[in-house]
Amino acid sequence: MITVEHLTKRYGAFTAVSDVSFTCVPGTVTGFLGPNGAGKSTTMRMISALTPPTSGTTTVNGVAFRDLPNPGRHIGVLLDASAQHAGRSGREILSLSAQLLGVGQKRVDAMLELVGLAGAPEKRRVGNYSLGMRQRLGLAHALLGDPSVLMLDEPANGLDPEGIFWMRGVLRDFADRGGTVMLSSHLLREVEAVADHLVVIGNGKIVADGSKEDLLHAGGLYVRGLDPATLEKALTEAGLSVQPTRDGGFSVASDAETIGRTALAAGVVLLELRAADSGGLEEMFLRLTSNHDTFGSNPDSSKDAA
Ligand SMILES: Nc1ncnc2c1ncn2[C@@H]1O[C@H](COP(=O)(O)OP(=O)(O)OP(=O)(O)O)[C@@H](O)[C@H]1O
Repeated sequence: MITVEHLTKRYGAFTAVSDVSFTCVPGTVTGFLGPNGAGKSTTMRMISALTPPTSGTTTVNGVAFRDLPNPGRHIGVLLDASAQHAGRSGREILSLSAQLLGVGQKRVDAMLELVGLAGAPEKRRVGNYSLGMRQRLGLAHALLGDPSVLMLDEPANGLDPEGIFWMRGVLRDFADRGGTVMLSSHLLREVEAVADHLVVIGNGKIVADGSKEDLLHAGGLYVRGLDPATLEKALTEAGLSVQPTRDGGFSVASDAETIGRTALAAGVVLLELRAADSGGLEEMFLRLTSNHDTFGSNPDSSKDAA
């Protein structure tokens, strides 16, 4: 479990993270979404005690990170896959950490196997690894202490489509066995397939927080009829909120029965009536974040003010 309460980080006059609160609960994958510069990494650095907050608190399984005895046994963290010593081999890096964590070499073997680096790749220097291989090593490193919580910053960076699919499987499996997963991304599609809970951040502020289902539902239903103009008129006259989509259909904030009956009464043949698909979530994501400038241009500040 990760709990974040009223977390704020200021650099001089610039507010990178502003009064952020959310929780990531066991058995779920939380996607932490936001455009570049939204404050995702800063939040994760505060959760893992790498950056001190200006105000607010964070806990992992109810305990502040810095008070955790042997934190790697509770939370596996992957913030920067390239932060490992470039001159050491993948196996050496995991073996050294295993000693610190107090786990045996068998765990190192198992993690190398899990992430597909067992054999020749484990003996190569990390400086010669591709970014995708570093992400795999970073995941092995995060899992090494057999933690109950995983926190990963943009773990899909550098992975090929097969690697992304594989990573999703590992994270889903971890959560299905009762673990807590928090992963960040600036791409909705990347987390949509694996997350059950979404927290969206824009310009340091939380702009949406809910189950993926609820946020999808917030996109309403999608309806398309043979006579779009008559359909739109009927739905609007029924007092429903109707948003035209690019393909001649409409997003409607209502239930299927109401929309179906309204169309029937207007004599419009329906061609489609279904939950708005992820396009609705994508539009919501773009809409939610579009008003929030990226790269640190707070209206009241400049990031250079640190
Ligand atoms: N040490 C620092 N001093 C000043 N500003 C900083 C510092 N660290 C981060 N920032 C600023 O805080 C804002 C949030 O940065 P952060 O790295 O948390 O964003 P992010 O959501 O992780 O973005 P990305 O997807 O690009 O990694 C940015 O505007 C960044 O420039």
